[in-house]
Amino acid sequence: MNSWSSVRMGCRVMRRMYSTVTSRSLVNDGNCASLRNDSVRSSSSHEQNIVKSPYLDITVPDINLIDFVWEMVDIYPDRTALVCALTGRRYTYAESRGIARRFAASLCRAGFKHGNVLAVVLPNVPEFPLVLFGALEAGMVVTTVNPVFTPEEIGKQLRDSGAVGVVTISDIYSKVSKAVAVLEAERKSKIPIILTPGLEDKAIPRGTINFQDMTHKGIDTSNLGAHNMLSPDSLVVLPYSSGTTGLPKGVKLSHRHLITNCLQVLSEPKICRAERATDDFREIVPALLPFYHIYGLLSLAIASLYCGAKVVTVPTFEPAQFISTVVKYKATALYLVPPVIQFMSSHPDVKTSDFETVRLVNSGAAPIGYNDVERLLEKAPHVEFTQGYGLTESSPAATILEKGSTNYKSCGKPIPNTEMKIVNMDTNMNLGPGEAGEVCIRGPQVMAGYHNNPQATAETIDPSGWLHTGDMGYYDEENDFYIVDRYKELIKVKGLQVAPAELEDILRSHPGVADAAVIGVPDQRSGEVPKAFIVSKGPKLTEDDVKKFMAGKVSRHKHLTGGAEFVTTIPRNPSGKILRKKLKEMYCK
Ligand SMILES: Nc1ncnc2c1ncn2[C@@H]1O[C@H](COP(=O)(O)OP(=O)(O)OP(=O)(O)O)[C@@H](O)[C@H]1O
Ligand SMILES: O=C(O)[C@H]1CSC(c2nc3ccc(O)cc3s2)=N1
Repeated sequence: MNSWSSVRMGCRVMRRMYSTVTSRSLVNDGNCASLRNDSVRSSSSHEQNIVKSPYLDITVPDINLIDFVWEMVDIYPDRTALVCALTGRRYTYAESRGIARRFAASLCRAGFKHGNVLAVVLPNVPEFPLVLFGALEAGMVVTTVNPVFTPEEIGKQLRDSGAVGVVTISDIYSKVSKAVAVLEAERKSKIPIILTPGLEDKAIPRGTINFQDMTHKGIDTSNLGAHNMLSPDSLVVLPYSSGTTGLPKGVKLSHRHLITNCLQVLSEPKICRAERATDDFREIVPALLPFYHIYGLLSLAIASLYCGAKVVTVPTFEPAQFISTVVKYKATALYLVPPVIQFMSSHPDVKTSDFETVRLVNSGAAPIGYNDVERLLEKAPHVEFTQGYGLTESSPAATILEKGSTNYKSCGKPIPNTEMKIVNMDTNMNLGPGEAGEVCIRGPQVMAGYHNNPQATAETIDPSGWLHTGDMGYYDEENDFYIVDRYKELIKVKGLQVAPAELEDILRSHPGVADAAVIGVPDQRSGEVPKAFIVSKGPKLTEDDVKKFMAGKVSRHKHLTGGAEFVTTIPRNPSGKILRKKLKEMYCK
């Protein structure tokens, strides 16, 4: 086993598919409205304890995503926009724009109509954004599907979204075609499958459409309508998220939602952000976060291309390969999730020199350990670290940590045009600083609703426009927000709430612990009690050591009364969220 193998094992889930972060830039165009007062917590109406963004409001232009995202094409047409870290396949800005437009023309010619849903089942290949923007230019809506899904899971999303076409690669064609065949039989109609170039050279299966045939230079684009036919409020993407409860649901996001969130994260000089390209500088951004997830989609496909960055697509997470990609391409901005940051900060083979060109690291999607940030900055002291918080339902960003802040436990303050509050779920009262309750978000980036599910929409967005996140959190006197845990994960010990994330953070601070997860297990006396699963660094650690360590740090009801069990790996989803249901299935039979 080489020295990367332990990381490989630990990052097994992540390796399945993934991506990283984006960049931001300076876009305040002088249209800014009023300066907001960061210490005021009451809204213009009668509600108390509303935390407004401390930043200048941004003005969102009344345009569509196509005109927005390709702004750099005319300035730097010959710069590389997209390059595949694995195959070296690359496209300049001018080529990208041309291919996307010809794809749009071919889609229209093939009979796809405005508002039709196209399912994109792709890992991070450079064609992903071209497919996305081409489909949008044709007036279609894209539902992004996790390419590691099984045929059944793919089928569910195709069915629920009403997709009438699918884009994939030959590498995963056999499972995608299984899902499509089932749906074709149900609907008694054909669902075309389009194949983009993939990860390996494979023959194009019969009966499919070749992306290259739809995008070559001979394709006539005169059938495309003017862009202003695309209304900024029409839907563009339908990513799936399970939200606070229940099954995955399609989240309806429009041109305006995505442009707004992009400008929110790029406009404010007080938050660490990517820069827009100039003659002397441009961001170089490895796209490791999956494009199918809104964090990757917004930060890597939209904000980075809007900035004129070079986006280096990374289709799977292989630790050593990822580091060599960062070094080889001289990456400047890394958009990551906590497990990747943890690996980069702790693995001895990741060196200070590997970060030489990196100036920005953003963490999002799941809680990051304070120790991991400290260790990262010990290794790379020149790096600006920042953390964001958001949800698919908020396009996704709602908060970002301020530039220069060392308050790494916090995910920062509301971004421009965003209000937040903490609500007591029993009394529905807004809470003040230091009091934990449900995090609520209001702003122009909040989704239009769930697809075909008015009930779930009404349960999530209240009549005053507040998005109820299902996350437990609080803010401090500085209006910095902290995410404690998700309500659906909380353990109820004698009726008291215990947040697994708090105990996991403590366990991971033990020098003998490589990784940890906590779940609630049934208990006769207390109803439920916390139980820990530990991946230890060496053989010396015992269950008793772990229990005593915890008992020395937290109040009685949070002790590991359910025990501590040693395991080889903690099941996680690609963004680092612990798969507690899976953990229970694996170990609590
Ligand atoms: N900086 C952060 N710190 C802690 N938690 C975060 C942070 N950023 C995001 N999250 C968590 O991620 C959630 C949003 O994730 P996402 O929109 O991907 O949906 P999801 O509910 O995880 O989807 P699914 O359950 O389908 O995987 C938030 O509600 C929050 O719990
Ligand atoms: O989807 C999420 O879970 C989150 C959590 S944080 C987040 C984002 N953070 C940034 C930071 C910069 C940027 O350009 C885009 C995003 S999306 N998305």
